[in-house]
Amino acid sequence: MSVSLTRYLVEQQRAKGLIPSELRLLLEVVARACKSISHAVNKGALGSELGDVMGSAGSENVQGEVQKKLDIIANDVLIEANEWGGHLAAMASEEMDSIHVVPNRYPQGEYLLMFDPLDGSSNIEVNVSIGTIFSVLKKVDPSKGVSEDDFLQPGTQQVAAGYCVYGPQTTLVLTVGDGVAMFTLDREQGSFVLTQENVRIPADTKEFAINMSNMRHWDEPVKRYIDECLQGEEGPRGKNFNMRWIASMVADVHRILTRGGVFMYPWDKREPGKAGKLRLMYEANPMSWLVEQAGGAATNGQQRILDIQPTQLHQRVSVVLGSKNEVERVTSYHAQK
Ligand SMILES: O=P(O)(O)OC[C@H]1O[C@](O)(COP(=O)(O)O)[C@@H](O)[C@@H]1O
Ligand SMILES: [Mg+2]
Ligand SMILES: [Mg+2]
Repeated sequence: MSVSLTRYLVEQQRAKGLIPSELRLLLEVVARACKSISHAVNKGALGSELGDVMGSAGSENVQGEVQKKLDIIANDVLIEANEWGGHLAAMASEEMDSIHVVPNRYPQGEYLLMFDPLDGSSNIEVNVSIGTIFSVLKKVDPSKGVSEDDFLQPGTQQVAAGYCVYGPQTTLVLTVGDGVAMFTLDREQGSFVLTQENVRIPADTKEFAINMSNMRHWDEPVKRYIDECLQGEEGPRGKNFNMRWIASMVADVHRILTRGGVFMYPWDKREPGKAGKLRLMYEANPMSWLVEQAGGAATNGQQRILDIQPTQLHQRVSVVLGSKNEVERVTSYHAQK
């Protein structure tokens, strides 16, 4: 008998006392929002009740990136769905400069939701997998009003993390601290159905993912690691490696959760003042917790990403994650630098 997302979460709540009902209800609201976004993505240029999702919105976000229409549509869907749900104090998003406090006309909850509403924006128009990434924290002091400082907690404080990938299938991947589970959207039933539990990432792999076109800008430890992979069985690694790069973090990480591999978006000299391209709070932290919960590892080259103390809502970080032994090797090369 198929197990729906709701049933899975209820069992986590009842059988294991892992998640309070408030958090379960919040995750169900996020899943419903992802279902609407998936529907719009699936319709593509045909347009949907969410409007025309293709092309640029012509505006810029706090990162200085030109926003796509779908970045904004997905952001609005998540805000609207979660605002009145009654489980949140506030939200933060890649597409919003500052936090969005839930208006007083709605019941206030004690959870904080952060999201990358549409990940892999450069792939929207070319029909390649994209997704939504989310992370949930709790307010530091429930008795006080909410502020941006409440969000600046290390990734170890997450109470839930996940992503939804909009590809040939729409798949929701989730952890509440008891391993990683995957749910596939059954479009006929209109609900997410459990398709895999206790996801495990193999410790070793022969597959790396990095944007090779940035090689000349990389730091020595990254160059050394990739060089050795490219030398294959004739080189110090004694085995051949394959390369993949989808340029949608959700899709690259989904592949790694499915069959292993190492994903890297390291610091590089193009913008030396930036720690990396990807964002700590709503890309790296949720993905790192999922990877660790599946037996993998995630560092910024120097330290465990989940231990990083955030100082800004939109801060960036260098990312090395996936199969444990490869992540440890890359990290050790940084230590030897
Ligand atoms: O275009 P590049 O340099 O390969 O970067 C691709 C990376 O940028 C991202 O698209 C950034 O995320 P957004 O699309 O949410 O801005 C990641 O999904 C992906 O891993
Ligand atoms: Mg992203
Ligand atoms: Mg995005």
